Amino acid sequence: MSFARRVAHPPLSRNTNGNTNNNGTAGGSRAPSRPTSRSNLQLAFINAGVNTSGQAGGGSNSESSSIDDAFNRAIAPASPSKERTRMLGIRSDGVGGTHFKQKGDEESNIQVVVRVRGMAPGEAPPLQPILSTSGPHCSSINVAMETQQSASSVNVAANSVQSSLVGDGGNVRERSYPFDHVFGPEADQGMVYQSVVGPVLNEVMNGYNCTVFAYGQTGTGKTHTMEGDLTSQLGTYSPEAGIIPRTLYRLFHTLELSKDEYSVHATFVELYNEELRDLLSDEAPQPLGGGKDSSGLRMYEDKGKGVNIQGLEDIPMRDAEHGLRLLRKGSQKRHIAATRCNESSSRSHCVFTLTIHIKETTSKGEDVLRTGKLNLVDLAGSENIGRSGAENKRAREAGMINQSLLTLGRVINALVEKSSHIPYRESKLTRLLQESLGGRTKTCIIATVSSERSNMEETLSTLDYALRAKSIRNRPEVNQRMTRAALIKEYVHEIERLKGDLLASREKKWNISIA
Ligand SMILES: Nc1ncnc2c1ncn2[C@@H]1O[C@H](COP(=O)(O)OP(=O)(O)OP(=O)(O)O)[C@@H](O)[C@H]1O
Repeated sequence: MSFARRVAHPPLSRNTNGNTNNNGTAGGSRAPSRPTSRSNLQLAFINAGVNTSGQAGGGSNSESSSIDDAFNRAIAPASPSKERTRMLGIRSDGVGGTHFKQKGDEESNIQVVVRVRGMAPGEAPPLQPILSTSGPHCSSINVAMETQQSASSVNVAANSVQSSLVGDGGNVRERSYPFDHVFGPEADQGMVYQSVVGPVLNEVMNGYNCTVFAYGQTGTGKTHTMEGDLTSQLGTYSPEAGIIPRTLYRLFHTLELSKDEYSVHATFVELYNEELRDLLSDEAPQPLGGGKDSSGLRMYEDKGKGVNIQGLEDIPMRDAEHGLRLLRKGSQKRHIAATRCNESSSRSHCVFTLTIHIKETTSKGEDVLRTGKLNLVDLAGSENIGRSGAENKRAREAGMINQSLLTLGRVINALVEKSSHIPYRESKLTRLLQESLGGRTKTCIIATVSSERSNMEETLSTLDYALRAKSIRNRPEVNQRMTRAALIKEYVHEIERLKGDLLASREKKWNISIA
């Protein structure tokens, strides 16, 4: 999955040992103009003397200094404030989306972990719990449920969940669910972050695209796991903060400690009733047609580079605190409603994406950019409409949610069965997750389950779903480092594409007005 819709240049930051000024301008004395109707990139090219008809060196400077300047500008300046530009600059889809295999990039199963919902402060324990823990760190959890005619039980250990169904005749049907890790209800937010995202973040900084997504029944703690408490306390995240805020703080902490120059951008998009919405945009959605959603966003397949969203704001981040503010702002705009199962139930799927560029110098002294991307996905919950009490609008939402999750299930099945056709195109959700399921991304699924007896059916269904997903094989590939020459070529190509788009839309308007 990639959300190519770039936008501003990544702000280049440097640690205190570096020479970069506070603007983030790398070694250059000219700060770039803030974009108005033109993109940062065009301005960078014009300022650097690169004409946008495709020739570098169109100004009075020598060609090499123009290119140097363009390169520095492209990775350097960025006001931390929101900047909306056309899809230019270093794209979010991993520097043009070119990947390559490096040693150790073997095909591998996606990781699947299970989290059993814990109790919120002041919340009464489940009336009829089917789970009980055997140790403080959830190395083993036993689940037992008596039914009228039969007994069934589920055992949850550190890395497996077992269920046994005792039939009327006393026959025991056992099913074992091996997972990469199981978090019992006592597992706190820090434990989940450490085990799941700690290693993933290193991969991202090494230039891979990674995805972590939460899947499960409504009310089982997906948003709690991914976002949790989004307030900041004493300059850091709250103890109840989930994966995304913790990732922001850990990421910036690590980057600041390194000697490298870097930039971090974020996008935040929701998929509500099969319509995309930019959660970081201040613009009101408008009906546009032409395959675009009311927000003006358009999902398209960039050949060999994955699925991109055109029109998405890609915001340069100053620091973790700034990132947390963006996250809060986007999160507040998300479609949420009270249902019988969850008083703040997310009615949309949403994806928060961090794109990280790190500048490195090769042994030949050439500057290149290493790019990694982390998609953090909070899916809407699967919902039994009868039990959630959803009616009218809520029921339609739930229908759409269930429909897209069903398609996700079909994609998972097709991948596991190695079908020749994978129905990614049947829903926007599966298109969004295309690179993460069976693609070049390193992926981890967090399946959330409830320990309530009344949710047994959904719990077992989630476990089945997650177990199937565990057999999916991805082929992770590192994003290609980009040299300045390649970067310039990419920009020129992008400008040509945008010119074509502009011409086509002018011609369309002209044809409409004379018709
Ligand atoms: N591990 C946990 N510990 C404490 N409270 C939790 C935990 N998991 C979830 N909760 C609480 O349960 C409630 C529902 O959780 P949440 O909204 O995260 O569920 P969800 O799976 O995202 O649901 P939906 O699909 O309806 O959006 C929230 O009040 C949340 O704080």
